[in-house]
Amino acid sequence: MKGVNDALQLEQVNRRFGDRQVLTDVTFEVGAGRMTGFVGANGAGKTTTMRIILGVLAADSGTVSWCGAPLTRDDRRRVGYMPEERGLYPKMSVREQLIYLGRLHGLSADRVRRNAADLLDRLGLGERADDPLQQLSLGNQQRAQIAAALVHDPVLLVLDEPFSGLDPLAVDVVVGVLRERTAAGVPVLFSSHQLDVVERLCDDLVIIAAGQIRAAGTRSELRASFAQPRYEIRVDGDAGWLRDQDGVALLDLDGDRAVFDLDPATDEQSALHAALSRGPVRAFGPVVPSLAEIFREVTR
Ligand SMILES: Nc1ncnc2c1ncn2[C@@H]1O[C@H](COP(=O)(O)OP(=O)(O)OP(=O)(O)O)[C@@H](O)[C@H]1O
Repeated sequence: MKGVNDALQLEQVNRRFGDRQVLTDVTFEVGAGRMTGFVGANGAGKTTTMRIILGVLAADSGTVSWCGAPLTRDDRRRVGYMPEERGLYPKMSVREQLIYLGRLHGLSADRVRRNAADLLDRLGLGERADDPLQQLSLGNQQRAQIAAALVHDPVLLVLDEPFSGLDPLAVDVVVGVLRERTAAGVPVLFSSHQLDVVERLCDDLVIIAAGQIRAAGTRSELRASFAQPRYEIRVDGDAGWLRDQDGVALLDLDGDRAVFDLDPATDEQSALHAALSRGPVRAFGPVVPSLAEIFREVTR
C-alpha cells in the first residue's frame, strides 16, 4: 500500500480555462520527507496545480502520481489539504471541527481526540479550543486551518499559503509541526509569497511563472546553478582601487567593503592576491544568490 516515504509526481500537467492556457506541461516531484516550496507570482498557477493534485479540479492532460501510480480517490482521502479558500465553519469550535474532520477521515474517536488535543496544544490554541472559530484572531484561525489539514495523520500534505497572516513566532511553531511530519517521511508541498520564509525552511523549490515550471531542485542546487562568479571583500581602508583592477567589474562599493564580478579568465585567488598586496584582507568569499534573486531571474 502506498504511504509515507513515497514521492508525489506531476508529469506534463496541462489545464485551460476557456481559451486561456493556465498550466503548460507542469512537471515536478515532491520527494518523501521533503519540504517543497512552491513559489510564483499572483496568477502563476500554484492554486490550480494544487487543486489538480487534490482532484478538486481535473487536468486536461498529464498525470499526478504517487509511488509511481496515479493518485486515486482513496489516496486523496489520506492527503492533508489546506485550500486557498480555507474551509472551516465559523460558528463551530475548533476542537469540534477537528474531531468532526478526523472522524470523517475514518479515525477512531479516541485517536482523533488525542490528535486534536495534541495539535491544539502544539499550535498554541489550547486555551481557545472550545471557542467558535469566528471569535479567534486571524492568525489563530490560520493555525486552526493548519490543524485541520493535519488531524487525520495525512501521508501527504498540500498546503496553499499556510504561512500567510502568521507572525514570525507562529511561523516557527507551524514549521516545527510540519518538520515532524517530514521527519516521518511525509512529502510536503506548500505555496508561499514569503520568499524569506521559503528560503529558510524548504528543502526543495519549485518556481512557476505563467503556468510553466521555470526552475526546480534542491535549494542548494538552485543556488549553485544560479551563482555568478561574484565575490564580496572587506579590506582595511578604501576598496576603491578595485575599480581599476583587471578582470573585475565592481558592483557595489561602500568604503572598505566591495561586491564585484570576475570575468571568466580571472580566478578569485588572483583577485585575493591583488588585494593582499595592498594590505590586510578582513573577509573574502563568494556571494550566494538569494531565493529572491533567483526568483527574479527566472520569472522575468
Ligand atoms: N475557475 C477559474 N476560471 C477561470 N480562470 C481561472 C480559474 N481559476 C484560476 N483561473 C486563472 O488561472 C490562473 C492561475 O490562477 P491560480 O489561482 O492558480 O494562481 P496562483 O499562482 O495560485 O495565484 P495567487 O498567488 O494569486 O494565489 C489565473 O490567471 C487565474 O485567473
